[in-house]
Amino acid sequence: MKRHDLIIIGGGVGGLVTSSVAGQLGLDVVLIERENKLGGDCLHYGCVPSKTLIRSAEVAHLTRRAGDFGIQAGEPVTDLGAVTDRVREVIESIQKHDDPERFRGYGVDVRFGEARFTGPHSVLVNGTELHGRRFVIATGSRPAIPPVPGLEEAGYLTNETIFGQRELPRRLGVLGGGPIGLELAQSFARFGSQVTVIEMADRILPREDPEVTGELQELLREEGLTIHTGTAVERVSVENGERLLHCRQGDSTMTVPVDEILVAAGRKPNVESLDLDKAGVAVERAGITVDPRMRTSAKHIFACGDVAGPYPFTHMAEYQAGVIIANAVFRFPKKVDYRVVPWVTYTSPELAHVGLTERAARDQGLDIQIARFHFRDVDRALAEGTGQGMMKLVVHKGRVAGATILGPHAGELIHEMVLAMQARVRISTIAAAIHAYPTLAQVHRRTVNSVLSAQLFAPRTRTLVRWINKLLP
Ligand SMILES: Cc1cc2nc3c(=O)[nH]c(=O)nc-3n(C[C@H](O)[C@H](O)[C@H](O)COP(=O)(O)OP(=O)(O)OC[C@H]3O[C@@H](n4cnc5c(N)ncnc54)[C@H](O)[C@@H]3O)c2cc1C
Ligand SMILES: NC(=O)c1ccc[n+]([C@@H]2O[C@H](COP(=O)([O-])OP(=O)(O)OC[C@H]3O[C@@H](n4cnc5c(N)ncnc54)[C@H](O)[C@@H]3O)[C@@H](O)[C@H]2O)c1
Repeated sequence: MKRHDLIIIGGGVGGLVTSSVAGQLGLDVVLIERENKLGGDCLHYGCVPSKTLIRSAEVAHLTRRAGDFGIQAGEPVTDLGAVTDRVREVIESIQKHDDPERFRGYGVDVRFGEARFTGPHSVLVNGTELHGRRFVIATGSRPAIPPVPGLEEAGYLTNETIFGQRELPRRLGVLGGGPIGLELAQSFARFGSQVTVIEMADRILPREDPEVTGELQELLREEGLTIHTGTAVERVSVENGERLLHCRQGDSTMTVPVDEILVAAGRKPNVESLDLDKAGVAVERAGITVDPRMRTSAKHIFACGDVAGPYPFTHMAEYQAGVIIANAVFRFPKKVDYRVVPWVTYTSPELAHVGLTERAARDQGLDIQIARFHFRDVDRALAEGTGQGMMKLVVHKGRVAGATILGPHAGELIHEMVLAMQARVRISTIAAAIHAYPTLAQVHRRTVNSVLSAQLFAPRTRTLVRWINKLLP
């Protein structure tokens, strides 16, 4: 009986990173993917289509705002079919990197079919039983559909279907004010749909700092989105061809008529088809349980990415895959370190975050300083017409403990703070670094200086400066 070194289930980012590295290192690797293409959610139904769509929406928005820049242009007309074609083209050009032949060239045996465990060391795919010494489960997640009466009958879109739409809905109802809901809600509003977001929690993006989500919510409202927070959809009905969202907000009720519904109410791990009990792999509601070395309850089986959590991002699946390579291939006992994890919500303006929020730091009892700086005081942002938002910094013992940026290109800007945290750089070093003028990156120095200037201009320093200047010629 042939025993492969490593059998990897799932051809998304987690599975692709582990299989390409293990294959190139000479291990006997099998990669199993149930769709007929590699790339997973990120490439086909997630990051890539959403960011491509967002770019088209931005063009529509800029066209609408052209007058603000002294350029005459009419109201933009969205051809959603053409937008969808562009999304497809971008996916196809990136898909070339995920060509199965490329992986076969690394020595990986790529198989298409659904895998399920038949025992702790065996899986079944397309009727063939494969045996392995170690396994990686990287099967990702799918949309969680809330059990709202009438929703199934009314029909709805998810991230798996929305990027194939060719007709712009006149009215779009979005269930969920998380990253997926808001990125798509704003894009469709910019395309010209009337968009209503229904969020169950009392604010959008409940995991983010409330100071910046409040500002983002206001900006989205100014752009024409209707956002109902603290609101539950209790029932959906279809009357005269329109879908009606029957909602409750506290004691009051309302009905929102829409043409399409987008469900973006969270994710569910893809575990059901795996027969994990046959392999002795424990699973909870949030996903497969893993230890800090990404090992499941069966120590020769690893899991990474959305199926394991706790952070459902592409860069996290890639990071965790690296930890699995260390443990399963190099046999080095490496553990995950989640202290410096950035993430970005690609609304406009973008919202980027790393490390502790103010609330989390205070809950930990840390003696922190908070620094803020607004993009309305960043010259480049004004020149660009993007002076909304702010940077908020959590400083602990002279170092960055966390940062949140709501502003233009926040997803790019956050990485100076990522590096500062990773390298444990003092904020005085950030202040000392020359930042080119006029860049948006000046926001870092200016935010940090707002803490340091309090020390610089403190009475003690002023007295010292007076004495030095009296004593020295
Ligand atoms: C709309 C949207 C936008 C997003 N935007 C971003 C973003 O901007 N930035 C970011 O970092 N993250 C983003 N994400 C999240 C990101 O897509 C995921 O975190 C990432 O794809 C997780 O990678 P993965 O390898 O864990 O799973 P996936 O990429 O989902 O891959 C899992 C693969 O396993 C396969 N599979 C499942 N079960 C089986 C089985 N039994 N046998 C064989 N194969 C199986 C699936 O077909 C799939 O191809 C977004 C997600 C969505 C939905
Ligand atoms: N830019 C990015 O990195 C990016 C983009 C999209 C998605 N993602 C990842 O994918 C994950 C899933 O995104 P998501 O937005 O679907 O999930 P989410 O869990 O982040 O947000 C879902 C939102 O829906 C709300 N909700 C849940 N049930 C509801 C209901 N019945 N009615 C109304 N509101 C309801 C929740 O309160 C929550 O705010 C995210 O956690 C994120 O990490 C990342």
